[in-house]
Amino acid sequence: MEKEKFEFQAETKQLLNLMINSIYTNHEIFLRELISNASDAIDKLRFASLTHSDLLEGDSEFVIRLTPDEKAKTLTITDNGIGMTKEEVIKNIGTIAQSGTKEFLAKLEEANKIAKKAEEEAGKEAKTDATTKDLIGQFGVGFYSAFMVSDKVTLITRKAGEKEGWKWESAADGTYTIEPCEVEKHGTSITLQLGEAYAGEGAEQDMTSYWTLESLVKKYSDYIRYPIKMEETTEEPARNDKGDIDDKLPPVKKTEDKTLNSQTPLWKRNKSSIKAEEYNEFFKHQFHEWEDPMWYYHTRAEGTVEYTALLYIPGKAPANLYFQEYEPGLQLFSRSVFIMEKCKDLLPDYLRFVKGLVDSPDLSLNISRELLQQNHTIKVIGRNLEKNILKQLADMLAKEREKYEKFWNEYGRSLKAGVYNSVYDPDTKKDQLADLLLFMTSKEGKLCTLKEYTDRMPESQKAIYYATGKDKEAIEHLPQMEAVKDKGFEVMFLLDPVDEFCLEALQEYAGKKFQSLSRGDLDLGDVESETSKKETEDIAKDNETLLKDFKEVLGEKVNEVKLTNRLKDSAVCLVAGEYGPSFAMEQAFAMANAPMFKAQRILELNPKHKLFAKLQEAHDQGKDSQDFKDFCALLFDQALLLDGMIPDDPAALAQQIARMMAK
Ligand SMILES: Nc1ncnc2c1ncn2[C@@H]1O[C@H](COP(=O)(O)OP(=O)(O)OP(=O)(O)O)[C@@H](O)[C@H]1O
Repeated sequence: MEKEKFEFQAETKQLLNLMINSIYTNHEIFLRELISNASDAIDKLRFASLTHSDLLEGDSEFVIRLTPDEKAKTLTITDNGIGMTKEEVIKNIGTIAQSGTKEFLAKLEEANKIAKKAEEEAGKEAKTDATTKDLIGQFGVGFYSAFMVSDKVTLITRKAGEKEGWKWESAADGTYTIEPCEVEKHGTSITLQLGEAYAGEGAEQDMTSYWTLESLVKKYSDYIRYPIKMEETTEEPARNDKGDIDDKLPPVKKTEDKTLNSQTPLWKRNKSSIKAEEYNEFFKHQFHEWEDPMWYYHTRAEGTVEYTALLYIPGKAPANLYFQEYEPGLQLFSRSVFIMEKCKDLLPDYLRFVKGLVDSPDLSLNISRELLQQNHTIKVIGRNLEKNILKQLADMLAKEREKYEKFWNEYGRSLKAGVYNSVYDPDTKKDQLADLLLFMTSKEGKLCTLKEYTDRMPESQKAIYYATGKDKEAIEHLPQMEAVKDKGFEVMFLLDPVDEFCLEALQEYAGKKFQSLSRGDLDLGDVESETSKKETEDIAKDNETLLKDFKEVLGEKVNEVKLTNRLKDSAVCLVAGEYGPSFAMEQAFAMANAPMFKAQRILELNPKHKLFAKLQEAHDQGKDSQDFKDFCALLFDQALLLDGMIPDDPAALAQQIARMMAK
């Protein structure tokens, strides 16, 4: 078969350009990336050989080998892993399938556009470089990082169990070639033709030097489970026949095969011997992450079930965390042998953001996915880990507030969803989760816990008040805030659509009920409120016909029109009925394609407002008079606007305003 030439996919070209132009400064990580790939490939073969031992072709001694060639200025990384077929080479190496990398490129483009625009506007030097570096820091680019140090990359591979081998080559000029070739052993070898700066004496970093390579392996890949080997050639002074050193004789060269890494899986080592950087490096290697985690937790248990777990919370929540395509789960091992990539039966769904691994000798290597859910060991480990994670988070909240708030901003939504889930799953640790919730409040504009809120509640306050809205400002301006603020009560701001569902599920905290400012009657629970409530009831009795006629004018738009004592300076507000969803919930349902869940709309009027007297005057002209109808419609639209909703018929609204103004 002839050599075939292919074009890289557009996105791959883009990525390659970035690599060649070496925008990213940390070039040495290419070795970690290639070693990781080699280790993954061996993992795959090791796993496949559990059921098909013939795939090993009699070679069960797994090894990753580095072969530098000083003269040729090349470095070859070889593994005896699973290898690739021609189709796999094209699919894996020629195209970018990873959604993360695509997302990276899209963001990069966007950042470049913004930077360019800013540069044009300010007439300053471009910030593009810095932005790009920041972004590259967030995403892994795997195999392509080889081009940061090489002018040409040659990959030779043969899939275990197949006869045909393949040679892939690219000088990163937008194309690559593939041709068949003889490959004796299954696996992959990647030869880098190193650039000027990376080989030979005087190089910025000589990637053909034993010392450089050894230190890079120690730094980034020490815990790789398979030996990373390299030949070391040393020179010893020659000795004469008597065994004495003789300077006149040429030195004796000695070549030894050395293993560069310690190979102990990090999680098997003693906690006290592991540095924070090692935990961080391991996280990036093992879970294909690019940034340091914000939290890690290493634990060993020796009870009825024995296990070691190493858990992490990534520094940033992935963009697709709440989408179906996101696959949560921990890696499973048994005595350091890999069983499964994503076991999602260990942790409850609300902890989907936790990454990590569990190694337990009590797990069978051949456990099937179907049986996992009922597996006793899995259940025990999962329950313990959930308990530990919640305890650790509570500790973080108590001792490292700033760190916890950062965590909350990334993952708070998951915990809220966990509380909501307690409606369906009584096993959910609702109370512990409630203690971990944070909300912005009207006091100080800071995040606060429910405990902090209830601890500082004045004696006279009977409920935990909250309001929903798109942002803090919108809530601050709600007419419903007036009376509560007047009393000096603190109000929790619910800015996320899931917030209200979460509080619904909790119902109360520390014996105090949650009370929405925009739902049902607002009982501020004090003597003053009682008196004013009575007064309002009396006025309502006197205006029974007016309220009935008002409702008639608005028709289906509202369920009820009534008087209220919850307003101070505003004339009107719209609230939802006590039972059934709130407006915010209605919107969330509509977004989730369930528009049948509608809130009851209750229009409340402030009888002490000047406009109420005007409304009475208009009503005196008759319930069918234009003035009364305009008044009703305008008050309703005002209430809608105050609640952040758009009136149905802006043209009618404009006419009504015009008629009123012309008076
Ligand atoms: N040494 C190898 N042996 C077998 N397959 C390999 C090897 N190196 C790369 N591959 C294949 O090529 C794919 C792409 O590799 P690449 O390093 O670009 O991304 P990745 O490993 O999937 O993700 P990451 O960005 O985390 O490294 C791998 O998923 C794997 O299927």
